[in-house]
Amino acid sequence: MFRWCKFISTKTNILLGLSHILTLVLQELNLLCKRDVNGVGMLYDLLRSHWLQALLKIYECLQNYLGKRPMPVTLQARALNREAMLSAHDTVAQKDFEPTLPPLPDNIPENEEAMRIVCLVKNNQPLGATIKRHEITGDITVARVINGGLADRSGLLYAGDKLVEVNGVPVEGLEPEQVINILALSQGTIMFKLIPVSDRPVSNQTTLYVRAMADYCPLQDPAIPCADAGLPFKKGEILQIVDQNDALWWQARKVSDLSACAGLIPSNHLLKRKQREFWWSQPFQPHLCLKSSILEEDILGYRTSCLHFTGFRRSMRLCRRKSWNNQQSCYARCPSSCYSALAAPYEEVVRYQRHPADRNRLIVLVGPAGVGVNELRRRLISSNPREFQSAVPHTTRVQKSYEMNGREYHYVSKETFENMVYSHRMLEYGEYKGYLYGTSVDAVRTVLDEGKICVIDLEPQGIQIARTHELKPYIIFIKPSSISCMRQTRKNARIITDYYVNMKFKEEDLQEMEDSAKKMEDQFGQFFDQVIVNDNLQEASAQLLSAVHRAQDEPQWVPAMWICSDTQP
Ligand SMILES: Nc1ncnc2c1ncn2[C@@H]1O[C@H](COP(=O)(O)OP(=O)(O)OP(=O)(O)O)[C@@H](O)[C@H]1O
Repeated sequence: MFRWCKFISTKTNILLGLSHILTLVLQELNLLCKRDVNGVGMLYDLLRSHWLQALLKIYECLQNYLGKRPMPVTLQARALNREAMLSAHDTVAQKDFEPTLPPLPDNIPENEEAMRIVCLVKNNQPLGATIKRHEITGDITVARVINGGLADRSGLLYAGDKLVEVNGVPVEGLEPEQVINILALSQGTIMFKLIPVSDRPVSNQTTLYVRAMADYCPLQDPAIPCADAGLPFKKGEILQIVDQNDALWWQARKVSDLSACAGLIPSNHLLKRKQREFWWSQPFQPHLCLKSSILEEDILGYRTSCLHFTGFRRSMRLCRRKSWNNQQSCYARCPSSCYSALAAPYEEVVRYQRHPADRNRLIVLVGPAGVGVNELRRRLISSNPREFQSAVPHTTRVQKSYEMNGREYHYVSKETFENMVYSHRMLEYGEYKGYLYGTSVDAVRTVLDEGKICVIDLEPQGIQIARTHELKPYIIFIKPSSISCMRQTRKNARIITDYYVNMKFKEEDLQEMEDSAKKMEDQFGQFFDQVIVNDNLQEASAQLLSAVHRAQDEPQWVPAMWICSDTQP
């Protein structure tokens, strides 16, 4: 060893080259190896290794680089990397880094429950979980974890977990409200000590979309387990149901805001019960339209350049109005269907896009008398009679000399008409001056079969009859603007009453229109696919045209039974 050091120290001039030095060292070592000196063999192998050779070469290159211009060192570096990395890997792999744990004590009881510490950081958002007290044991447990909420996203809390401590405070013996108080007062990190639920429910929920058929306000519902976690909704809104594990309280979010955390809504069963109680406490109140009396029938069908527009007949409109006032005909003949619609709190819906080869969807306009339903419909049809058409109504009255069967009306016998009613082929019908008038499914089908878009107006009670797999109606509610606006816009407008053909709007007509519209929305708003406020006539007409095209060309939410089964109504 002494000889080497001396040798090296005398040759430290770097210009001689480290490789050269190494060669000399190896020669020396080779001699020692032959003499079988202890440990020299290993040192000899080490110094002869390729990676050391490569390292020295790089070192030399770098020295040269410092003195001269840069030289490529890639090849040498590659050699170094591969060998060095493998060597480092082997060294690390052979080491044991596991901490040494102390042995378990012998006296642990076999039924000891595993405790878990869960820390959640609460930053101005609710925890997204509700708690309850077990009726028998008195334990405070997690009742539900709200889908998409803080607790759910953490993946650390589950329904059924038993709380032991919250922020170091033992919860045993506390009321749920007291625990909620601790949580409400906590800022930042909340620490739960809990015993995890033993059999965590496996989530096999399928997402369901429904149309709400009733309004719901959690803050006014004393039965909801946690009003703050409730999801308020209005009839007609589309909800995405994400959890139905609880028979009474489901979790849902609105499709208009799918990024929001879910909220609690009453289950189908629960809402049905609530709704039934409400329904029986609210007797049916028909809206009062203009009072009926006798009048000569008159044709109000508009004629433009020899085109006959059907379905605008005055007697038909008056008879419909009478039916609405008297709660006869349509309403009387379908109490069960109207009731069942109101009794079904949620209607399952799916996204439907009409195939271009399919028949057009029926367009149904609904609105209070005088709001402008016929004006808007007439304008739509006149804008393109090849595309839009109304359905020709049926009547039992005698055909007049200037009329043509199938143009103004389909003239049928009373017996035929009644047969059509009994076989559910009438969308709506009524009696006026001893004659029956009605709009039939056949008349609508005739228009649709011609590839046209059929546009009809119905009293709201007729909506349920029209809502079939075959017709797939798109319901547009024509809503009056405010009375003050109508005073301006309806200055020159004329209404049809039973007394006068063209009468100016009186103040009470406007008021009645507003009241009637409100009642229609209250009772049938869930069926409206679109609401158009008829303030400015041009704008309302344009909105109607685009809504009608949207109904045919864009995906819409429709009852699932229209799509899922060909045999369903
Ligand atoms: N936005 C509007 N601005 C001004 N006038 C309007 C507007 N909408 C409708 N009108 C006029 O109001 C009157 C009543 O309209 P329309 O006959 O269409 O009512 P309706 O809803 O069909 O009711 P009914 O079936 O009882 O006649 C018509 O003179 C119509 O031109």
